[in-house]
Amino acid sequence: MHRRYFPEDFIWGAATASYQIEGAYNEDGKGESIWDRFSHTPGKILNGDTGDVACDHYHRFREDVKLMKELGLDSYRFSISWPRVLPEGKGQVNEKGLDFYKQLVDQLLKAGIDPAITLYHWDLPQALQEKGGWANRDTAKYFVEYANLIFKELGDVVPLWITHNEPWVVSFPGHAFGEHAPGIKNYQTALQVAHNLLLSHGMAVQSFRQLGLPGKIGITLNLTPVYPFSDNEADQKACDLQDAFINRWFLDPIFEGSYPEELHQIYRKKVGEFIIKNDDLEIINQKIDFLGINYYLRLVVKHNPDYNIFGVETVKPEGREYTEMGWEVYPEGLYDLLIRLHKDYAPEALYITENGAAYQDQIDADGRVHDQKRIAYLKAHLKNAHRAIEAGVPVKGYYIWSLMDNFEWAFGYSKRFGLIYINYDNQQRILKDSAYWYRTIIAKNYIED
Ligand SMILES: OC[C@@H]1[C@@H](O)[C@H](O)[C@@H](O)c2[nH]c(CCc3ccccc3)c[n+]21
Repeated sequence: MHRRYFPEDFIWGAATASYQIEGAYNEDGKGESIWDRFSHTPGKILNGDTGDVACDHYHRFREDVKLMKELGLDSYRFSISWPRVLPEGKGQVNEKGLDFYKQLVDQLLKAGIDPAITLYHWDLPQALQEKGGWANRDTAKYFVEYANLIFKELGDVVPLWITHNEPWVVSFPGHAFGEHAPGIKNYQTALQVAHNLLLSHGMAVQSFRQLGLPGKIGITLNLTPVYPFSDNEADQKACDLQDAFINRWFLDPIFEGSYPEELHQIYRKKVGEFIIKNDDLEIINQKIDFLGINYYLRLVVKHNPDYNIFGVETVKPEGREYTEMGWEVYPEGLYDLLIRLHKDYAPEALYITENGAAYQDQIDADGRVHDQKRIAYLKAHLKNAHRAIEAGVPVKGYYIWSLMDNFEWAFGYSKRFGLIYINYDNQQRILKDSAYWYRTIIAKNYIED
């Protein structure tokens, strides 16, 4: 068996997000979020599930940090619920909410685990949504005020900061397709939201620099390599458009200070304008210390003039494996993506801030969860991350999505991504076989293939 050793200082982590695990949705002064509002709206979430209780992490965080320590994690990526610390989104601070995060960080540091904080993982204060939410440019300003509050409270002990999680998902599923909170279906609004999110990212990075904090700051994007169904020109063109739609629309402003011109023209013609102010792109194009990548799948596309405004249809290749989300298992796509990012954008450092899979997990007669498919998925992706590192790509760490089963947005609790199984009837935590497997990988710092 060939041993693939990872760099000595490689960071082994796991990730979660506030709305998906915390619960206590209206406790200790927390304000309403747009996901509280969305999940309480009939018909939005499978089985009428909500994040009201979720994994009850708000009350059980000490037990959960003990489990992270048992796994030997180097780092734990989590997000802060903006309305838990600023119930109205701005102004009055909720000290009990802030205190929760200070205690969580304190428990992590005591356990020898580096906190990695995502400032925004989709749970906008509802009070700000009432003022237009991310479609309102002022929200960028309120985001920086919120970020500064957290920077000042935790900036000297937290080494890794992520401004936003997946602005593409916030923009399009949230404001064009209506599948995510706030459930808007307006493409032009989605483009303005994408821009204001990027602007808020750049402004927060500037503020982080001005505070002279010791940590590193970046952004996490869902990046999906796109492949043409055939090598005919129309399919290749469709592939380039889909790549611009998902990947370059965010990568180009952040790393080059400009939007992809061809796609911008299509949007001007078929969707309409969105407001860009004079030095916005200069602000967005702030140097970042790392790029966070959420990788799950690839897309295969073909040209179909009737399909959507791009004339691009995604296809499902035959004979491939798919996860419970219907996403193709394509580990080579992680290698291809990392090589492309290194070549085209050359980020100073890269973290895989999410990678994982939902499979049908159940507790067997022996009380264990034998999630062999998840182990195979994770191992195959780690192998490809390792190939990229050997090719010179500066991948510094890997965070599994997710530490524990949790609220999977519109799918509710029906999809399980965790290394730790959650029994929602009694909040019992059960380490799946993949958790024990990951513990040995972390301990040995190599995989065998
Ligand atoms: O779906 C699993 C996880 C979510 O639970 C996380 O909150 C979120 O950060 C997250 N993003 C993705 C990728 C979403 C995506 C799929 C396909 C195409 C574009 C984006 C998968 N996940």
